[in-house]
Amino acid sequence: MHGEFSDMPPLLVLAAVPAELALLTGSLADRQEPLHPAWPAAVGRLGGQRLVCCAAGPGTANAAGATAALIERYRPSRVLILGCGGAFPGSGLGVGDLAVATEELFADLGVMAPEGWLDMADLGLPLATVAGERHYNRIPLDAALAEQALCCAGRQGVRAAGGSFATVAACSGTTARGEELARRYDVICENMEGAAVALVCRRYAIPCVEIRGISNLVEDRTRANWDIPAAVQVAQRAALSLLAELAP
Ligand SMILES: O=C(O)c1cccc(C(=O)CC[C@H]2O[C@@H](n3cnc4c(=O)[nH]cnc43)[C@H](O)[C@@H]2O)c1
Repeated sequence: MHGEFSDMPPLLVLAAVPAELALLTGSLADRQEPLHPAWPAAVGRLGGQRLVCCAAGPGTANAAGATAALIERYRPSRVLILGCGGAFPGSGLGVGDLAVATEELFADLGVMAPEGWLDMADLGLPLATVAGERHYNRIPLDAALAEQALCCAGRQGVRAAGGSFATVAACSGTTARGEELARRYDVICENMEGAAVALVCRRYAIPCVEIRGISNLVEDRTRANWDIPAAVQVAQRAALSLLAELAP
């Protein structure tokens, strides 16, 4: 490891599965895999900065655990969430397009009551209070980084959109459920981790950006229509372009 890089705060890149990081980890110079009992990460240099890359596993429990543990260990300056996701009806996105989050939502955290859906604000239960601000289901992301990611995608000629993302525990396997969530929260992309990473970053006051390639539409479950390889490629190519811009 070059001395000048070992002192620099790294950028933490989090994904659910290794395929969502393969292009990035394959591009790392001086790559090391320091032992960690729970969250093994690939550490190395890319375009003049240090990256810590971890495939933490699917779902919010893995995402929150890895984010907190790796922030404590590496003290990153920024966090990048990378992966694939489903495009909601009305988002205008298709398979192989790119989505950038302007905010994240815990979209199925609350109570399905006889009178209808009650979210965390209805229950009076903030997930976190940071600098006096209560965060219920909606978690902010870094606006400037999101804008920069969208500009990078535009320059690459990739079809991309920015908007709110929905993180769910129960994926929407029907068009009706997708329409319900899109109507309720005006979301463009469904995933299973983003809000958890965003919440932990908010608690640590670390800027966070989320980029997902669209692997599928949120519709009646049809696995034959999915393209995960195209989605992970488009997300990582956009990430590489953003990382090049962020290089010191
Ligand atoms: O088999 C299914 O019906 C099914 C439905 C949703 C997701 C999966 C996955 O295996 C992917 C999980 C993985 O990818 C992200 N992802 C991609 N598309 C979606 C989606 O439409 N809804 C929620 N998550 C999605 C997610 O972040 C996971 O990491 C299978």
